[in-house]
Formats: sequence, structure tokens, C-alpha cells
Amino acid sequence: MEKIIVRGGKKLNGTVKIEGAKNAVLPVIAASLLASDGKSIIRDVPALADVYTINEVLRNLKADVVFDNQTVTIDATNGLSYEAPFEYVRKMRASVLVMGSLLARLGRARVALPGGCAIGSRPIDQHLKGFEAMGAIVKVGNGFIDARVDGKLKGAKIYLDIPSVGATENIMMAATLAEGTTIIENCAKEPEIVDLANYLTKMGAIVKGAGTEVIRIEGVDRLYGVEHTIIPDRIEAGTFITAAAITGGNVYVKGAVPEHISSLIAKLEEMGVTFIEEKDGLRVISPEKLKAVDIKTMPHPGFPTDMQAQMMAVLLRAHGTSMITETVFENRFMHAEEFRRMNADIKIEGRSVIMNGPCNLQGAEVSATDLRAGAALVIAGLAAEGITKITELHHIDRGYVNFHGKLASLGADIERITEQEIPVFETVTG
Ligand SMILES: CC(=O)N[C@H]1[C@@H](OP(=O)(O)OP(=O)(O)OC[C@H]2O[C@@H](n3ccc(=O)[nH]c3=O)[C@H](O)[C@@H]2O)O[C@H](CO)[C@@H](O)[C@@H]1O
Ligand SMILES: C=C(OP(=O)(O)O)C(=O)O
Repeated sequence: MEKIIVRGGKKLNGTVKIEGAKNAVLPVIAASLLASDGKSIIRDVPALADVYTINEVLRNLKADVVFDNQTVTIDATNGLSYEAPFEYVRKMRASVLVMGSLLARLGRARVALPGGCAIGSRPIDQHLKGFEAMGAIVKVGNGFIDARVDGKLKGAKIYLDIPSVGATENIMMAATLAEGTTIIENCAKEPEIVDLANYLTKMGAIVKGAGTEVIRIEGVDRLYGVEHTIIPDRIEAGTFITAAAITGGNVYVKGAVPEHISSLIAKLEEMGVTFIEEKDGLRVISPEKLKAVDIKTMPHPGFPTDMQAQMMAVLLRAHGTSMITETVFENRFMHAEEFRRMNADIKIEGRSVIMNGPCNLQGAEVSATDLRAGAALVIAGLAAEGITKITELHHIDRGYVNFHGKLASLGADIERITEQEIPVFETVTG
């Protein structure tokens, strides 16, 4: 079994370079299915498990996909098929993002129904509501969502009940080739939405308002393959910022875009961390003593849920009582139980977690329950006494390239090993 082994107590120092954003590249690759003319060339693509999965989804749909040297080249001009099977959707929920493009391009999409996951039930009703408003007939059965439209999708006015990132992206993609105008109200405003809009615009789409609460899309007849460079990963940047903060370190996070992480910067400044904007990134200088703060996760520009677990690790070391309230996902506190195994004074009350710090974190064997939980346990390990062993690394590999290696280059005492599993025998008595 693979494990990350951390020996806590080292201050991080040096420079870390941020990769292209996982949550931007997945919809951009899905949007490449819209190009009926020419190749799409996507640069600064991180070598993540999720990227390999979405590439496999596209290959399964009969697109030609080459991933080499941080560049994905896609030719989706001919012979596309419309079905994404369960084996991909099970590995990665974001596979449902191919639905909008397939519906717009082929008039049909059949995608396995994603199940729940460790952080919540994560329905996709808002995606489907959008497709239906645009004239698609959507049927759910036998574990699949089957959406069809006779002729072209029609532009519509769609109000999202929740500013869902995935629904906004899926509807944006569907609307690019629809007849007429689509208006998405109460849409998501994340930087990844803006990156997708920029990509679609380069492809020939007419998209206005990305980054605000209302996006307006005028349908066009066809879209073209273009070149695009993915924005830096604000969650990877935030993760290294929290790693620097918990160790009292001084780290230059190359590629961090301060406007993409302003809520995180604001909360860490309240805790006593100093930030200096430099040429291509952000320097983080952490004090010896951190102050407790309260945090509530919200859709962008609020505090990102994808940074909640990592911030929880840091708050365990802050002086005083802190509270984190999770409003985006209903069940994203699995890491809290693992932190308890590391001697954290932590209490879960409904959608909030209360921590009394500073906790004397102790190394323990813990398990990554989801992607950010895994990163947070590694971060807690950096500040714990003794050895922390983290298992279930496939979660971490979904979203971080060489996580342990980058931390080691900053001075952390960390390695990734394959440990022989000790067989457990049943004791036969009587
Ligand atoms: C690949 C990707 O970009 N993933 C990100 C994306 O996920 P994802 O796009 O899945 O997240 P959403 O913004 O859609 O989900 C936000 C909330 O809305 C709910 N919901 C969503 C859609 C829907 O049709 N009905 C519904 O009820 C979800 O269950 C969740 O409680 O945004 C999340 C919220 O910032 C991030 O944590 C994920 O890292
Ligand atoms: C929850 C996340 O991703 P996904 O939506 O792909 O599960 C994440 O990136 O933290």
C-alpha cells in the first residue's frame, strides 16, 4: 500500500510552482468536443489522475486525444459518439461535463448517473433543468441520463436555484451552438467559469457576463479548435499557502493569482500571516503564533469549500477557539474525525466544526477520505509531533501533481513509499 510519511516540525522555505487548474482544465477539455473544425490545443495541463480520466472519456467518445508535455491536443471533428459509461463517471464526477457539448453537437448525450460521494450527495438536477429548458427530453433510467433533442437546442432563460459551478459550465457549453440567446441567472462566478468563457469565445462562441451573476450566450452555427493556456490552480496555490502558514514558513508561491484567492488571503491575514505580491506570484510569511478565526464556506468570491479542510488543519494550531461552517456541501467534514486521531480538540455541531487551539498535534496513521481531506492531513502532519502516515493516496493524486515532492523541495521531511501490507489472519478459536 502506498503511503505518504511526514515527520513534522520543519519550517517550509523556498519557491513552489503552481500547475494549471484541475477545475478549469476539465470543462475546457469537455468544451473541446464542440469544435467541429480544427484541433484544440490546451497548454499548462497538469498531469493529474482526473485529467487522464477526462481524456479517456473523450477517447471513448471517439475523439483523438494526445497528452504530452503538459499539452493536450484534441481532434473531435469526426465520428463522435454520445455515451460516457459508468466506469469513468464513477472515477470522476466531472465526466458529466461532456453532456452539454454532446447535446449541442450531436443532439444526444447518454451519460452514466453519478452517485453520491464522500463530501455529499451532489445531485445534477440543475444541469438537467437547464437542458430541458433548452428543449431537450431528459430521461433517467438504468443508471443513465439520456438527453435528446430533435434538431438544435433552443436558447432559454434559466435561473439556477444554486450557483452550481458544474451546471453553469454544462449549460454554457450547450448554449454555444443553440438557436438564439441563453441567459443563465444566479450562475457561478468562479475564475474557472471565466476561463471556460474565454476559451469558448476564442472558439467562436458569443459569451458575455462570465464572472458575474448573469451569463448571456448567443448561439452560433459552429465552433473551431483553438489554442488556450489554463489558469493557475488557485486551490493548489491555497494549499501550499496553508502549508507555509502552519509551519511558520516563508514561501514564494509562483503562479498564485491574488484576485482568485482574496477570501483565503483575508482570513489568513486576520490570523497574522503576511502576504507580499511579487512579480509572478505571492510570498507568504507566517508568524510563530497564529490567531483563531471563524470561517464560512460560500460560492465564489466567498471562502472556497475546496480550501476548508486545509484551513481546518491550520486553525488547529491557532491560539483560541475557531469555528468553520460548511454551507456548500452537506457532508464535508470527514477529515475532522481523522484530525481527532492526531489529538485535535475538535467538535462537529451540524454544519459547523469548533476547534480549541493550539492543539498539540501528534503523528498518527490516517486516511485520506477525499481529495482536499488528504491534502489537509499532510498539512497537519507537517506541524505534528512524530510521524504521520497518510493512506488512500489516489484521492490526493486526483488533484495534486507530485504533492510530497513539492513539499520536500520546500524543506519538509516527507516521502512517499510503498509499504508491504501485513496480512490479517482470522483467529480460529474453539
Ligand atoms: C470539477 C469541479 O470544478 N469541481 C468543483 C465544483 O464541483 P461541482 O460543479 O460539482 O459543484 P457545484 O457548484 O455544482 O455544487 C455546489 C452545491 O450545489 C449542489 N448542486 C449542484 C448541482 C445541481 O444540479 N444540484 C445541486 O444541488 C451540490 O450538491 C453542492 O451542494 O464546484 C465545487 C464548489 O465550489 C467544488 O468543490 C469542486 O471542486
Ligand atoms: C471536490 C473537488 O473536486 P470534484 O468536484 O472533482 O470532486 C475538489 O477539487 O476539491
